[in-house]
Amino acid sequence: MDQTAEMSSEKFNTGSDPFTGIVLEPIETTYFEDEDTLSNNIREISPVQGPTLPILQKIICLSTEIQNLKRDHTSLSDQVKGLNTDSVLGSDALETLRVLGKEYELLKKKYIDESSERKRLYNEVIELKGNIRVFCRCRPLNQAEIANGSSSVVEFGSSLENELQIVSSDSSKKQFKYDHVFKPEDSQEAVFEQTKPIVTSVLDGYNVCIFAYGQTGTGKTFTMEGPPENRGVNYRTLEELFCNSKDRNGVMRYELFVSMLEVYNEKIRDLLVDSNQPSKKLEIKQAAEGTQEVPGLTEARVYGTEEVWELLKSGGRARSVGSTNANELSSRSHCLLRVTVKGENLINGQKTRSHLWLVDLAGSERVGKIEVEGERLKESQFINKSLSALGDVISALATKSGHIPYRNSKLTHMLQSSLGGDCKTLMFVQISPSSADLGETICSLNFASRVRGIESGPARKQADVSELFKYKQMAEKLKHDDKETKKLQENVQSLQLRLAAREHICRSLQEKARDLESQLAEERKTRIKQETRAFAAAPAQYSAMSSMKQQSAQRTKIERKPPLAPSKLRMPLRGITNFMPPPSPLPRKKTTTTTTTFRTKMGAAEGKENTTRTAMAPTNTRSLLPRRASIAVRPQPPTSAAAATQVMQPRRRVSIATLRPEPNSSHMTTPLHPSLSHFRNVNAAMGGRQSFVRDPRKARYSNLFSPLPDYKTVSETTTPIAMRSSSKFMGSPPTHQQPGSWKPRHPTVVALQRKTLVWSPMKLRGMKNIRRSMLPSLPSSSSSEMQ
Ligand SMILES: Nc1ncnc2c1ncn2[C@@H]1O[C@H](COP(=O)(O)OP(=O)(O)OP(=O)(O)O)[C@@H](O)[C@H]1O
Repeated sequence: MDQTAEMSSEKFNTGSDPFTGIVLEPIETTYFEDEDTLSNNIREISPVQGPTLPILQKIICLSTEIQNLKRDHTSLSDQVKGLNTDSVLGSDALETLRVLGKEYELLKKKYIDESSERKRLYNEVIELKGNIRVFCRCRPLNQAEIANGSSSVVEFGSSLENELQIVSSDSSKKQFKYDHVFKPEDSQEAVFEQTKPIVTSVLDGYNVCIFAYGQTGTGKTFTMEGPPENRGVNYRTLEELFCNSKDRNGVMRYELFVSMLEVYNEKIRDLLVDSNQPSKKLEIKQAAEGTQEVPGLTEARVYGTEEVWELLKSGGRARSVGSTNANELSSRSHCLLRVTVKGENLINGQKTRSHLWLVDLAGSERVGKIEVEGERLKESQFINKSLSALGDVISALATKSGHIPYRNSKLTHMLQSSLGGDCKTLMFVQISPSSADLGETICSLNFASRVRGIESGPARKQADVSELFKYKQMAEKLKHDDKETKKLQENVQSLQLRLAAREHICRSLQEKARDLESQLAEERKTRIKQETRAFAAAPAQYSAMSSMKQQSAQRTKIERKPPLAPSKLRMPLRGITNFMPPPSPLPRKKTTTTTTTFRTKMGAAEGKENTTRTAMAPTNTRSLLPRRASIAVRPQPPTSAAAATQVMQPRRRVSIATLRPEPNSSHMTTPLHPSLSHFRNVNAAMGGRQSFVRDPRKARYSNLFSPLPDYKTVSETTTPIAMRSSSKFMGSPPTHQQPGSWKPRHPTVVALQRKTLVWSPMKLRGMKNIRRSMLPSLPSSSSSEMQ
């Protein structure tokens, strides 16, 4: 037995197995922690103790199983050991995982930084109260001053960062408080650290202006430009802008442009233009959006800090400097560096265009103090004038004056949109610690205090003006469209009203028409009855026909149509009807003279079957051509004496009625005007359809549209209208007149006659507005000739 194996024993209960009947003797069973040992021991003791118990057999089986499992485990463990992470994921996936992990860490850090920065800025904005901040920077005493034994008159509070005291010659102290006070030992980094939050606002779309003000030699250029080994705000600002714009790459896209100019003796000079080129005259113009622009000013796109540095250096070299007794290289102009930032939000598409002005002003020295003359004196006068204008603007802003005199100098005019109002302004007031400059220092500090007292409104983001313009245009178009829509709607409404009114009229007209139709129907009925009676009396009337023929022949000699009887005396012409009278009971008799059948006006629709002839007036074969005719038949004259007094006058517009002659009444015969007989002859001569009597107008038209053998002859003499001789031209010359002997009386006719007219249907149509009475009618003889 293995000595190392730990053993534990337990006594089994004695008794017989209920299933097998084997008597179980109390034995001591040993449990081994090591299954191998256990099974071996069991096998070893089994033969000694006789037949193996079932429980032991089970244990043996389980032990074997455990051994097998152990073997499997061992082999699997070996396999697992052989596997490494590379074989599962692949190197690319692992690399990606590593990169993502790093990015995650970076983003987490950025997020935390941004959150804290935003909180700080938020607090700062609240503090700012109008976005004008004033920093005071005091330079150290220079070698000359130390040599002169000048002492420092500036005391700084040990605990407070924003206060300083000026010790006057009488040991009195004057305290000044600004947003931050930089001591002589403060580095450029420290200065920029405080400046950075304002500078970066330009990336958020705010206009920013930072300017350095102070006496000559107090370190304005040092603060703004700085020496190459100790760069100032300008360079650091652009560096920061590039850095920030890169950080915001995924959200914003920025474009940076740099311009550099100086205002020297109230003239603007482009400092980035090549010195070999002639200098352009630059002027400040107000753009449509109200911003100040300098057309023609160089605007260089910059992509990196090195590029910026080169630009700044070249611009600085071009700057006007001169030597004064206060500064060896004194700036004799205001130097302005303008950074234009165009931003586009890649998420919402919002565009911004903002300016950052970094201004190094010329020294605010007193002319007497620096002892200048000549050109320097002139420069100083200009400098002082513009600085005084700046002071006025600041004062006006501080007192919230209605008028801010921005245009009093080029400097203030240029900075108009970046001074006060809705932009962020930072002023560095530069002072000298020297007791020799005490007066100037106090002046500068007072000016700075005034600037700090300005309470401007909240800063406002500057949207890209081109975008604004686009939106404005869209808004205007929308307004215009709205107006048009309103107009159209009004038009539609008025049209609807008119339509409704017309519909109403239409309905009432329809009702009237219905009434008239019913009246007409009534009248027709009555007339049919009358006509039936008239036809019944026809045989008696037939005998009168022969006498009527004679009368008709006599009437042809009548030159003038008898005037119409007074309307009261005239028999009313009955309504037009398509009623066909029944055929005459009398045998049809050939005749060549009767004129009682008229081709009616209504019968203009030739070829239709509604042709009619009066039963009383048989016509020649031509007149029997199928015609549509409307007949108006005079009723039987009343037999009463009163009725007999009525004078039956022939109708002028005979074309629309077939008149039935009254027996024994000369009035009832249709008077045939000589001109009508002329038409008949003409028509016959033309080979046209022959009819007895036609409506003169209709005859005229049929002449117009019939072939004219003597067309040219006609056109040379006069118009066809002039040939008419209808009843309307009762004043026409008589037939016996010689052609050409007739003289028109009307002046218009005279004029028309003088003019040689070319005959054409078109012309005729064009002349339709000319009153026919104004046109001469030719004598029938001439007409016949022409025909
Ligand atoms: N904070 C400072 N630390 C060290 N040196 C300084 C500091 N400020 C100014 N100087 C030094 O003072 C001198 C004058 O500075 P700077 O030319 O910048 O004055 P300025 O105000 O621009 O004068 P000007 O108005 O005549 O142009 C320079 O030599 C500059 O190096």
